[in-house]
Amino acid sequence: MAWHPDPGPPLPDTLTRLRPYRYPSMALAAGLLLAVGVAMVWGIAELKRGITWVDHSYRVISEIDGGQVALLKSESAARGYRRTGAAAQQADYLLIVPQVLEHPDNLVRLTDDNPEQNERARRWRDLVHTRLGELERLMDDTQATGTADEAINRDVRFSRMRRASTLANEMRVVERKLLVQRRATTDQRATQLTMFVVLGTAIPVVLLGLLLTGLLRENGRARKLEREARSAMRELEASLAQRDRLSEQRRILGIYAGMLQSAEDVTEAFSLTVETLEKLLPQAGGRFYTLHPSADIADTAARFGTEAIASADVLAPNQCWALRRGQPHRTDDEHGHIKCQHLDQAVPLAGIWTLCVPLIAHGTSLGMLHVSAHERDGTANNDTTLVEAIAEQLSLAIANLHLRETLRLQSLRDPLTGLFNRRYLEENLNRELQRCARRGLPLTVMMLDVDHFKSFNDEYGHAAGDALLSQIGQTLGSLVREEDIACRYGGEEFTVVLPEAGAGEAALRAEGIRSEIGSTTVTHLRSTLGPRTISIGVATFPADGDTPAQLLAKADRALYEAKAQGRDRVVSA
Ligand SMILES: Nc1nc2c(ncn2[C@@H]2O[C@H](COP(=O)(O)OP(=O)(O)OP(=O)(O)O)[C@@H](O)[C@H]2O)c(=O)[nH]1
Repeated sequence: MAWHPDPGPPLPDTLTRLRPYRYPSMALAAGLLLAVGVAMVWGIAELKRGITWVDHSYRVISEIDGGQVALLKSESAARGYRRTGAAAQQADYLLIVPQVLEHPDNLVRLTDDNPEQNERARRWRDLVHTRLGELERLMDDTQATGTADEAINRDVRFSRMRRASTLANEMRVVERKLLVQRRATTDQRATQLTMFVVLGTAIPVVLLGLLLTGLLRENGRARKLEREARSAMRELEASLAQRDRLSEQRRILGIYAGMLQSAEDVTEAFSLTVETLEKLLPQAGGRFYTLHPSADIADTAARFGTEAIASADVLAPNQCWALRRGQPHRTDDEHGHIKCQHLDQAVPLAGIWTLCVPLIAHGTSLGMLHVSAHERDGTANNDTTLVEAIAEQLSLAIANLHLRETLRLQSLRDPLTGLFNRRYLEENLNRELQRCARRGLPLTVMMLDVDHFKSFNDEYGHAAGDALLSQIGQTLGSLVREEDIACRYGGEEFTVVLPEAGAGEAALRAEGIRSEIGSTTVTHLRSTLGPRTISIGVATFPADGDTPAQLLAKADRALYEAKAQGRDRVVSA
């Protein structure tokens, strides 16, 4: 299954359109920010220079104002001294003179950059110096003559003072104009710088904001795609693991089915199934029940794993929903908890998966397979399918084994007498003989023949003869031990093999058989027929031979001898 990542919601139009301009936009934003930085450095330097010029104008104006005030003060002090001759006035005058001289000097120096103003400042300085000289002379005259040239001096003085004042005002006006211009220039530059900085910052901020938004969205989409890819990878891994698990289960089931075909008997079939279930369902446990022929009780035939809930060793079919209904009965958190009576009633079924599957083949109920496990995520359905498949295979195998056993027994038994047939004798006599030979034990073969059976047949009919043979077979079967082999050798002739029985014991047993069969009658067509005597020939290993053929021949010869001696007797070889 190919995985196609979800492309996510489309980007908004603006961001989509901006995508090709991402790197140019970043370069533009960086360039603008750099330009803003450079502009700010340059603009601040320019502002500083402008402020310096504004400050310069203020200083020029201040020097003009200071010079004018100092000149007026000196004038006033000089005039006061001239009128009063007070030494304090003279001292004031002398104190103010340095300032009167300093301001024009400063002004000349400050207006170095402006030739016109500088020229005015120089003229103003000259006027101030001239006026100071006049004032000093006036003060000196006052000390000598008191009122000399006062009227003349007053006119000259006023005229000079007016010129100085006019010049100072002219300079102030010019400087104020310059001040206004410089402030306007500084303001304009500050405004331009502010606008440039605002625009130069805002544009990169907007660009970077858009880029950042796009980047965040793309990051979000990338993270989402990554999450989806991881989740798809996990699903893929889980599905691959599931596929591997299923294919391994199929492989195990295939091997199981193949081996089950070759199972010799039901016990082997159960043991194969136990092994397979323990491989397929290592977490589960359970057991197999087999129904008695009476079908009223089922016994535990085999167990596997560890049961999550205990089940009874023996149960009646009506204690199990599966046996009652003839179909699987499952309980778990999804399918409900209707509990079978053979399960431990004290244990709650919550969190436990149980499954009872009837073993049915060709419409015949053979038993039941019960499984239980603690529930795990998403495994119960698959486990149920597995158990049902195994139960089906096992049912068929058990039915086949039963059929095979029936056929085998039929092929080894004589249908008329129920005894083993001659083929069975030939297959087993040699084996028993070798076993006894290995262990140094004797073995006896008896040949039995019904006396004058032909006349019985002739007298009562062939069917009556069959009935008598059948009855003799049952009697003989009841007289031998489990390890003995009683078979119909052919016609009215029987053979009994007595492993580990010596000649003495065999003679006794033969006598008992002769006596018992010799008194056996049969009811046929409401008439009691018989009894008929029998003659027995006995041969014992090792004295009479050490091969089946030799022993059978010796026994047959002894039988012939018994017949010859008058029948109804036992003759040992
Ligand atoms: N009813 C019946 N008769 C059988 C069966 N097999 C063999 N016989 C008969 O058994 C008789 C055997 O007779 P014989 O072998 O002549 O010997 P006998 O009459 O038993 O006499 P002795 O063996 O000498 O005592 C024959 O008549 C067969 O037909 C059988 O399966 N059923």
